[in-house]
Amino acid sequence: MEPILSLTGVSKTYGGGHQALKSVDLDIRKGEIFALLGPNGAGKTTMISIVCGIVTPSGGTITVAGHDAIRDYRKARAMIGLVPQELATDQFETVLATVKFSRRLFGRSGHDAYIEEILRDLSLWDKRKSKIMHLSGGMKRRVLIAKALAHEPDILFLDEPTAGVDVSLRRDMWKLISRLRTRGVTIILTTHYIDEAEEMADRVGVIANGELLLVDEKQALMSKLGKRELDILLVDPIAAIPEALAEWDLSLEDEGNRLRYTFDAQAERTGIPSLLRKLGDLGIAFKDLETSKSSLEDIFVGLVSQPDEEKAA
Ligand SMILES: Nc1ncnc2c1ncn2[C@@H]1O[C@H](COP(=O)(O)OP(=O)(O)OP(=O)(O)O)[C@@H](O)[C@H]1O
Repeated sequence: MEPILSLTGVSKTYGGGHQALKSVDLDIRKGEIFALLGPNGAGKTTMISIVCGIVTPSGGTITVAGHDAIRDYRKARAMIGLVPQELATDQFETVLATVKFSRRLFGRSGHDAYIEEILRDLSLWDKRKSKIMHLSGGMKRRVLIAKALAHEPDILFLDEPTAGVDVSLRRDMWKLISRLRTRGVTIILTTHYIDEAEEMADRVGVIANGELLLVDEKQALMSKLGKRELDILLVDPIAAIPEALAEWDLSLEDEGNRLRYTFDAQAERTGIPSLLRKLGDLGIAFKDLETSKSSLEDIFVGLVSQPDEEKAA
């Protein structure tokens, strides 16, 4: 199936010379929930802003349902709803007026029943006549979501949807996202939180320092995340893994000085005690044990550490 959104070789170098995106290739499937996971400054907002035509890319192409996002900007943009991180709403307008205005911006005529539905979904209906300036921070965020949905977009971008959001809004938001998905809306959200991606997404992309490091099905990612490694440091090196240890997933490292056992951390039994007993039976002595994280966790740990240039700043 043709992707609903496709990025090919998309890069961005800001005026100051900072390369925020380095040749990103990404295809988003129609109807999926895609979580873009990465630390502060990874390039998530830059990527969303490029797709939405707010930031001009330095290179690459973006197509939205076949429309080139730059040449055919209006058609491409009309398919997208964006819930930004920052509040940028006319403070003096009422909730209802601002949401209706957002719909008209995309050339859509009034559809009061639809506007009422999204305002009710977001628990904003009772506040429809309130001026934005009189709303709490949480309510203002709900208005941003209503505005993004006002023109019935096919793709919804949520930039850090749950940052600084209370539990009830988070719950409403997840419910709304599930409902939108059943209607076939494609949802792309950015987040810092692995567990948020785990809860909602069909697929996850990991971005750091402007590079898309991996894209995978959530299930596959989570099972990889669940893997742990135990390194057994031997007193004397061995030439090969003994037959008697075949039932454990072992590899021999460091010129036979290290036995590496890979196991599922979520399993009820890790098999570690029986492995260590078996080593004793075989007369294989060890001097130390080290647990290490799976490669994906290493990626996440690497992600959380700031790029060098930011450290220096
Ligand atoms: N207008 C700009 N001019 C110069 N540099 C910018 C500009 N906007 C963003 N950057 C830089 O580009 C990098 C990527 O920023 P971006 O906002 O895309 O990251 P992010 O992953 O969305 O982070 P956050 O979660 O903090 O929003 C950062 O180093 C940022 O400082």
